[in-house]
Amino acid sequence: MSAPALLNNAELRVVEQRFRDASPPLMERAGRASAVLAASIAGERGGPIVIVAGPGNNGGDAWVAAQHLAQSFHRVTVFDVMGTAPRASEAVAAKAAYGAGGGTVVREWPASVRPSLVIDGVLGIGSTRVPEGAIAAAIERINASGARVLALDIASGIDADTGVARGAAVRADDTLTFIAMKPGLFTGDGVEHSGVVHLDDLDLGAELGESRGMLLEWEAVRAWLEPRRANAHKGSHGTLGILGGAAGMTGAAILAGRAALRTGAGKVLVGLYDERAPAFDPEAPELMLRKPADVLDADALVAGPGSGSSPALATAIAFEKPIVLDADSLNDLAKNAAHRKPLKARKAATILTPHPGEAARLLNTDTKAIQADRIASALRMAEEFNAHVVLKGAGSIVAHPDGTYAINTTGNPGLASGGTGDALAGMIGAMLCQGLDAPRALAFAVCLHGAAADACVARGVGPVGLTASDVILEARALVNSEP
Ligand SMILES: NC(=O)C1=CN([C@@H]2O[C@H](COP(=O)(O)OP(=O)(O)OC[C@H]3O[C@@H](n4cnc5c(N)ncnc54)[C@H](OP(=O)(O)O)[C@@H]3O)[C@@H](O)[C@H]2O)[C@@H](O)CC1
Ligand SMILES: Nc1ncnc2c1ncn2[C@@H]1O[C@H](COP(=O)(O)OP(=O)(O)O)[C@@H](O)[C@H]1O
Ligand SMILES: [K+]
Repeated sequence: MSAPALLNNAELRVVEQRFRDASPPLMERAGRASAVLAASIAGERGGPIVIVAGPGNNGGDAWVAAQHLAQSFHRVTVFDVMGTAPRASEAVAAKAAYGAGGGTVVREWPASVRPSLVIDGVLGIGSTRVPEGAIAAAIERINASGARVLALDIASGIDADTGVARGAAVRADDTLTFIAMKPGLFTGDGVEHSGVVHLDDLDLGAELGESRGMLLEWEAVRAWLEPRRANAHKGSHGTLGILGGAAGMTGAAILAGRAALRTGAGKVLVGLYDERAPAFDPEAPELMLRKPADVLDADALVAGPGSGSSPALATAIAFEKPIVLDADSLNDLAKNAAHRKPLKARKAATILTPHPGEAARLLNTDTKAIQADRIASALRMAEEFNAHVVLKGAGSIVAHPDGTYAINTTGNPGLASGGTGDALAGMIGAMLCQGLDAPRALAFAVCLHGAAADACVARGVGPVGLTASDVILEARALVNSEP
């Protein structure tokens, strides 16, 4: 199973140009695919369909869908938001055919219709400004309809490149996206607004070529971790060192350690900065709790969980094998410019795991600016620190110094609780120990961590009250499960 490619607006425009004379035209294909999916959704429930058509080519798709749905005897009402003529000739033809067949067109929200399905064809990937006037009002009406909503290409009002809702934005139950997946469907506000995403590649899939972005889906990623060999021994799966756990924060380092053990690290040494730290972890006595100087005989190092103002960062930078910098080590890196040069010069891989607040400190900006373009922010950190980076939060972005990136599709708001980030850091360390290279170890762990949270929620453990410890145990079950 290969990972779906992500194309941004500029890349899609190139495709659109390449196939502008395609037969049948792309809009005809998109509108027909929309009608097929809409019919299958509406068919489950019966009842009328309201199609909301905007002024651009997204509206064009909606007109083509309306024509096909009406021809197949669905009860259709088109709400023509701006009342202007469609730009594309195939949309003009579809609108005419729909009208000639007696199709209903209204210029106000059809309040008397109780739709079983509303199709959102107001704005697509061409929308570049805050929705206003009749467009904004139409978006609000769609959201207030109470009906199931199918968005065409992307929920209107969501930026296809960044996932940001600029103002009013449709909340879709389903989105049928065309040609390729778009980043904005899967990160930021897009996560909340897209619903279930369906892809119709308009039969171009094989012709799209390489892209800089891809989606992380557990079913594809899980195969990266080789099954255990019958002759494996504890040395086969590496030793992870962890630096953290200053006074009052020992739990953070211990959670990272438990996560690493339970997702497959051979041995885990936890170096705690708290002088009065416990001698062992009664829940995971396999963890070797030591002084920080005594955990460096390891294959990989995680630094930062609860490390406070300790020298964890400097120790990690000097470590000659792969490192994961999390939490306090990231804050230390942001504060002390002297660390940047040696970090960038490291020969072994560096992984950074900032949440948006930490990212803002690393890039000397604010959280709002980070969230306004999560992909660009993650790529900038990857470049500036010569590191593999995960920018955490809904739709985590994994970015690499070579300019490629991925968006994670797993995880849920249950993860928004203290300690889940520590668990993630430990899982990344465990994957490094088990022989995945840094980009794969990072992407695998991010996807696993979210998939474990999803599996917890699927059995009623969370989202409310989901803990990092629940996620860790579920992650163990997942790495051992069959596809
Ligand atoms: N790529 C492809 O190959 C294919 C693309 N296809 C489809 O085309 C879609 C892209 O179409 P698109 O480029 O015409 O732009 P679209 O998203 O309809 O919206 C822009 C329009 O809205 C207007 N508008 C914007 N904001 C506004 C506001 N706040 N308030 C008021 N008006 C506002 C804006 O006006 P402007 O800002 O220019 O004044 C412009 O007129 C794409 O998502 C897919 O569905 C498919 O057919 C398959 C092949
Ligand atoms: N709404 C959400 N949807 C998906 N994942 C989330 C969401 N909120 C938080 N997460 C994930 O939870 C983890 C939180 O990490 P972090 O903020 O470092 O927490 P902590 O410092 O408490 O351990 C990250 O992996 C993040 O991606
Ligand atoms: K739309």
